[in-house]
Amino acid sequence: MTDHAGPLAEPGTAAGTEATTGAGAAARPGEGKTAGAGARPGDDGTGAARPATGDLLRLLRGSGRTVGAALALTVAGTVLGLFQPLLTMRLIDRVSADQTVSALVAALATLFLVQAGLEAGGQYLLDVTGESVVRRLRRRLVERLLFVRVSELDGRRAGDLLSRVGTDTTVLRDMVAGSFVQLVTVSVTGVGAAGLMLWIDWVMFLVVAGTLVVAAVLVAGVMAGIRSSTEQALAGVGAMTADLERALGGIRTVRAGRAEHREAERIGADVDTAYTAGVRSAKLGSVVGPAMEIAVNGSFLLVLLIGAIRVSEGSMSVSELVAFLLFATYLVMPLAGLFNALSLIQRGLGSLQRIDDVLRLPVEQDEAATPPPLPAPAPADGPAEVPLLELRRVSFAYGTRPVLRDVSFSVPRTGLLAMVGRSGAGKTTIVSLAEKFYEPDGGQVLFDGADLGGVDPRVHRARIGLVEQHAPLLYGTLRDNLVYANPSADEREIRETLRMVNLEELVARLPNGLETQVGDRGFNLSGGERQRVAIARALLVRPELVLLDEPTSQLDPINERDLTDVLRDISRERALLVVAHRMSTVRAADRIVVLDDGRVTSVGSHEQLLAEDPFYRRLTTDHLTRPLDRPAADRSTAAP
Ligand SMILES: Nc1ncnc2c1ncn2[C@@H]1O[C@H](COP(=O)(O)OP(=O)(O)OP(=O)(O)O)[C@@H](O)[C@H]1O
Repeated sequence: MTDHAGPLAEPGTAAGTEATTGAGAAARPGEGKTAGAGARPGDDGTGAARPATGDLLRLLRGSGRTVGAALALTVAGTVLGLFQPLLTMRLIDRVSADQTVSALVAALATLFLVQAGLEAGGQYLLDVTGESVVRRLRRRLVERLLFVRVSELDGRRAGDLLSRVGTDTTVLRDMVAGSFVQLVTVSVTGVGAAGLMLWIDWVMFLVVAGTLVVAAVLVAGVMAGIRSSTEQALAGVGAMTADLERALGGIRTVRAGRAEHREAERIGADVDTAYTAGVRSAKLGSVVGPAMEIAVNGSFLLVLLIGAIRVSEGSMSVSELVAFLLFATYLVMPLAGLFNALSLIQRGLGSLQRIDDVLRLPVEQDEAATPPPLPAPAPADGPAEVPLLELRRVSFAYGTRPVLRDVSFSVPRTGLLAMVGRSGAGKTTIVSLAEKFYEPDGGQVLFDGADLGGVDPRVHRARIGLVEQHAPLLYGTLRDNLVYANPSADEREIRETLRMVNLEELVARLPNGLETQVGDRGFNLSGGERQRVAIARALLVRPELVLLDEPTSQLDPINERDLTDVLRDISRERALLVVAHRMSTVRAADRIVVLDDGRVTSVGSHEQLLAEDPFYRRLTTDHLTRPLDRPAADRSTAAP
């Protein structure tokens, strides 16, 4: 067995958790990235050992008793099977000697029935074990994926990860359920039959063994090929799932672009990859058929030939020859099962590799750690001279591409600070650094005077409310969505927040009020409503700082005015850092940070910047959206 800490490595072991709390919990993007869907599995760049057969046994951890019982039943059934030729030999002798055989026939029939019952019981228990293995792995994968560092997910395709949780775990289930019983049966039958054949006639046994060795060498030669074909087939399925997921996610754009055929063609190519690999595996597998025939037919013919000579010479009885032939069948026939088991194991190793890749992805912190409690509401009560958030000479790159350079500014404990800049200037990246999704390459991000480098990200995030640009709705009802980050929020808090973000009217309009299902499976909210739900969700955490990434799309004038009022209200009590795309937000801001190509070019009030900064003037004219009720001609004049 290798020292590979496989998929069942518990959280907290080397492979289970790479970073615990605090420092290093967020990561540099690109760090420790593993192969994507299209890459050769195993080339994950982590230097991790490929899973070995021993690692498959670890899958059974936690199911020891069931596996033990299954093995006991299977071994008992197989051993009973070995008595059948001996009883048959007796039967023939008795028939030849004109003796009664009814008791022997009854014993044989009972043996058959008991053997079948034992083997069925063993198989059932192994099926149950297979299901438990899948369950355990899926739960671990789901947990792992939800804790993986944001930077690690950046370069991966969601569909491929889904495929690993869905398809690859199923392959392992089939392996557990299908291969272990075969291996046990073949081993027990093989050893038992070989021993009894040796006892009956060792020369003839050597003949049978010789043909088996020839077949085994052929089979062993194709096994490695079958494993790599399986890995390619599974990678194809992963790519297919990823592409299909993306296409279905953007189905309106696909339809509008009349790209159905092109998408079908491209996704079909992934299907073809899986097909080609499957066919390759089938080709290799087909070598095994003739090898089996050589082994079965060849050994039979040889045994018959040599046996006939021995019987005619009188050195062997007919009953001994029949028993020997039956044992030879028991030894040779299960070879097909053995091949099947070995190919299932090879497939299992391929899947284990892909699952292991995911379980090795670095997580932010120990999955087992309970989330820290929300801090008591304490907005804006720190020493006023210490800013709530401060960036000191921060630089940052995605991979090798620099995005922020020497960025410094601070966010006071109350008030609205807007960040403006052209698309791609690095505004959202600053929000990600403030949330500790990434660590800066240089400089420091400080929150409440403390460097974020040494702070548990979950403790830190409990003090912040985040409103993402696309303001996603999550699973469940409107209430579930509102209290998502603070499930203990009480009714009064919820009502107050709804009033603050002007959502009371929406709640009154919904068929079941707060209990209405929203999102994918329910009531679809408009962009403006979704954003206000997201703001309410962020506020219910009672955050000291609200980070808000404004949508770039235009809001209608009423929504826009509402939102500006909401932002003003929020900023009276706490710090609000907004990535601003709207003219009305920058006008409402107390201070504005201007970013250009990853650098802060100026900081000041709207009026100040309009007067002093030509870049800001251009920005307000060309890049910020204005209320729809303003005439287009207005945009040409710089000063609003
Ligand atoms: N996860 C990522 N991996 C690699 N590059 C990224 C990633 N996220 C953003 N970038 C790149 O970094 C640069 C800054 O992106 P960022 O999203 O911070 O800009 P922005 O100012 O918020 O833009 P916008 O106003 O269009 O939202 C962009 O060029 C973007 O392409």
